[in-house]
Amino acid sequence: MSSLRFCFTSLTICSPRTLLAIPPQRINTFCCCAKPSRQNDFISEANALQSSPPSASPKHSPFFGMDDTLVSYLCGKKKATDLAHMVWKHVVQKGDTVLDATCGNGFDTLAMLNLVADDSRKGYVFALDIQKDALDSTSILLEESLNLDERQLVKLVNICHSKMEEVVPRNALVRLVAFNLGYLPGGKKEIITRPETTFLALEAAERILMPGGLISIVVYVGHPGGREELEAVETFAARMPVENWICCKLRMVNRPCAPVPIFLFRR
Ligand SMILES: C[S@@+](CC[C@H](N)C(=O)[O-])C[C@H]1O[C@@H](n2cnc3c(N)ncnc32)[C@H](O)[C@@H]1O
Repeated sequence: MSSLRFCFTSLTICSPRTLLAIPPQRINTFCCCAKPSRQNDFISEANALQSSPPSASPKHSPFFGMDDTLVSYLCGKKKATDLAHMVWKHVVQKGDTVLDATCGNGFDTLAMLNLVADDSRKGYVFALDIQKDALDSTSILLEESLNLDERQLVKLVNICHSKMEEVVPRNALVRLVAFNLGYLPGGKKEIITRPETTFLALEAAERILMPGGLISIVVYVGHPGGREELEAVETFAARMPVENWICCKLRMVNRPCAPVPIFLFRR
């Protein structure tokens, strides 16, 4: 990782107490701005001052084995959506139930289906979008890419993601809820995800997610309303109890318009 240090500018030095005023989920991003040696001191001191979050051996953490993935994203070799797909791969298992909260052109839905489908036919993908055009586009991609049996493992639903609980059976254990926010590429740019409904959808996702599951969000900040939506997602993530959730945001400090991947792991 040392070769990556050039990515981080030495911007902000603050005391551990100031760090404590920041929600724990934001400390990682924040500390990317500090010089590494001081950064470590601050993190240790801040950790000592606050009650320690439950620790797990690295092998049992959702980050185990993801070093290369993170490095290729930080070096610019992978996009935010590629990173999200790679993180899903570490969490999702064959036979799982997962939900694509913004299916758009279907690339995420297809990636999810490939993760959950096997001969057991237990895996299932719910894919939601408010635009009929998006569902049609997803449907075409799935028809081109999957066989008939695999296509039956995907349910496309024309509904707002804040209502996902109307779609998923009450007793279903959902391993992944994924959001790829913003507008439909190639579609109408005025139809975008909105902070209010995104927030409600995140609350619904929190309710349906199983322990060991993941809420994955890619937030776009380059269009009007994008930054407000990022704030809404951060507000949601920041209040997640540290005992039950590991929440992180990967923001490139010197690329302010780059999409922001945010991962909320339920312990
Ligand atoms: C960036 S695109 C998604 C890209 C998609 N995941 C893919 O792989 O192609 C965002 C999508 O969110 C949809 N959307 C906007 N508001 C929504 C809402 N409240 N509920 C569900 N989908 C919504 C848009 O119609 C658009 O298709």
